[in-house]
Amino acid sequence: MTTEQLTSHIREKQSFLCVGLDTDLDKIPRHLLQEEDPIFAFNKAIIDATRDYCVAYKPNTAFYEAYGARGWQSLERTIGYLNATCPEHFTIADAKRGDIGNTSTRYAKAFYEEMDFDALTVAPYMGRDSVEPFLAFEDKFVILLALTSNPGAFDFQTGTFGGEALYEKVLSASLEYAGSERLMFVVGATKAEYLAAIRKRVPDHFLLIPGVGAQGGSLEDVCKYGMNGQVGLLVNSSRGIIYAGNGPDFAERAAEQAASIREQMAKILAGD
Ligand SMILES: O=c1ccn([C@@H]2O[C@H](COP(=O)(O)O)[C@@H](O)[C@H]2O)c(=O)[nH]1
Repeated sequence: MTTEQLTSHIREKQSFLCVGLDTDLDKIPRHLLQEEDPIFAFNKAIIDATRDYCVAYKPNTAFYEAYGARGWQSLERTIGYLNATCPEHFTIADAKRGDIGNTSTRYAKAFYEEMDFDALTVAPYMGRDSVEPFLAFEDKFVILLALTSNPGAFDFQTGTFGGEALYEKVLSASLEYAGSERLMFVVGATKAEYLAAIRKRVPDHFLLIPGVGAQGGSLEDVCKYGMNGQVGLLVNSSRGIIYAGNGPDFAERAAEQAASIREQMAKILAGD
């Protein structure tokens, strides 16, 4: 997928919602536990119910890796289902990878080739040679952690490094990487007050914004400070959507939540 295709999908849907598939066997409705693959059964129902209201899906791989080989199979089934039934949706593996070059290439092969995700979250800590191998995969995106939504973001990311905050250094340095036109950046919705300055540094790149819903970030503030002329945002909500209900109607409850966020987004895009 290209940035232009993602932007035109956002315009068409009037939504820049990313639904997070953080599927936890302790939280899904009990009746699904009888299914052969309860995680996939849950995800399939959520995808079918929410696809009209969102433009992206983001499984966080921790929720799959936690179940070993079975969980990995559920993740493979989920990305297979997404690519087969809604290929226009942008798919993000939230795995926060990054290592020495040859290892990064193997991670990239796993998520971009074996599973065919559009994008992967990557930690920038190991520097240029750990990120560029991901960017070498054509038509695939790297979503680099810049300023994360958690309280611990203030431990290192806002500390200064050569006159800049570390997250600012991540933004400016990574724009020099080969393939940087396929970079996106993670900025937490809980850090919306930083977004205007971040936009000045990266006016054209997409920002993936987790932290609305369960973590308390404000969609209005994120849009006010983080949008660019092309929208340029993917706003993620995981628990707030997928666990909106816990009974037989869980997928309808999730759809209602996703529809309500999409409605707010459509109003914002219309300038209301
Ligand atoms: O800074 C970050 C980076 C990633 N995440 C991930 O996004 C979702 C958020 O889930 P909610 O249930 O909507 O809070 C989850 O997968 C996180 O690991 C983040 O929250 N913040």
